[in-house]
Amino acid sequence: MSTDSLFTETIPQLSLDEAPPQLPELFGPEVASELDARNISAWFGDHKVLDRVSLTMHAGQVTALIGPSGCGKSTFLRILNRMHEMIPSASLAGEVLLNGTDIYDPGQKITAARRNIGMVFQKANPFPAMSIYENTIAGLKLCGIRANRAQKDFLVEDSLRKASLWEEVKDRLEQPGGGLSGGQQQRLCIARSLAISPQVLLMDEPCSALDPTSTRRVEETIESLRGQVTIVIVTHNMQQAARVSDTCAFFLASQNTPGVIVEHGETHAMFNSPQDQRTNDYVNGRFG
Ligand SMILES: Nc1ncnc2c1ncn2[C@@H]1O[C@H](COP(=O)(O)OP(=O)(O)OP(=O)(O)O)[C@@H](O)[C@H]1O
Repeated sequence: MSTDSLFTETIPQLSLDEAPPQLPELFGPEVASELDARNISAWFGDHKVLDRVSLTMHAGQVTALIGPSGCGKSTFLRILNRMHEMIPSASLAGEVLLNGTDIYDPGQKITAARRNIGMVFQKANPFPAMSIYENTIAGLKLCGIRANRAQKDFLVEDSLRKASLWEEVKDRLEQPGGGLSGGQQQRLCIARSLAISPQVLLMDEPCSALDPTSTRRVEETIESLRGQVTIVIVTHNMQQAARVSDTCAFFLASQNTPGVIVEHGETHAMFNSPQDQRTNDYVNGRFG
């Protein structure tokens, strides 16, 4: 069975002669969803890198994952949309509930998890030779969603606006995505993720390769998505975590032990009155 046909079973097809759309026509009403990770353990071969990590990421909120290098933040993030299992030596235990349904349930398709839970990476990865327009809607084809030109036009503008990129590119949509600056490319990747209307957006250090101005634009985009999409962001930048997130989870892997969440909670409290001394030390830059 092709990837396309896997998607077409669950996503309504639109005929090409329908009127220009509102987004609900293409995807159903936009709803942010709760993501609930329960007792997640992860391994690469025999190496256990996460030990029974549980975390609820509330609908429409921004959750920041913080902690020193190597404590398993990116692994945890990849488990949230079934990318971990792409790595040959990787395995995991536990559940990830998207609005109450385990994305790892045998009846659930991996392609549905990827569509509902989008991901933006550390390094922007647009298709370099593909136009800005085609880059933005590249996910439609992968998801088996057919749309006419008017529908695509609507989606391109809507997604680029949400990613705070529309004003900068509206007059050059046919130019290659690879010709944009690094910060613009990252916002193009955010637009591409948003174009298939995910319920959750995972962001793995999305600003680590960006200058301060581009970083601010991405943070503004995150701010504007609050309430519409559930966002989970890995960041090493404590100021960024404090600025953009509602809740925070502090991961730590003590020497030769798998990563755990030491403390999690409302961001303001995590930064101003942490319960654990290790959290206090980390958020104040005393290690990591
Ligand atoms: N593909 C892989 N194969 C084997 N081991 C891996 C792989 N990816 C990560 N690991 C190991 O898993 C552990 C957790 O790595 P992970 O990248 O999740 O941590 P992290 O907290 O995101 O680190 P960083 O902040 O540096 O990105 C580390 O010990 C790492 O070496």
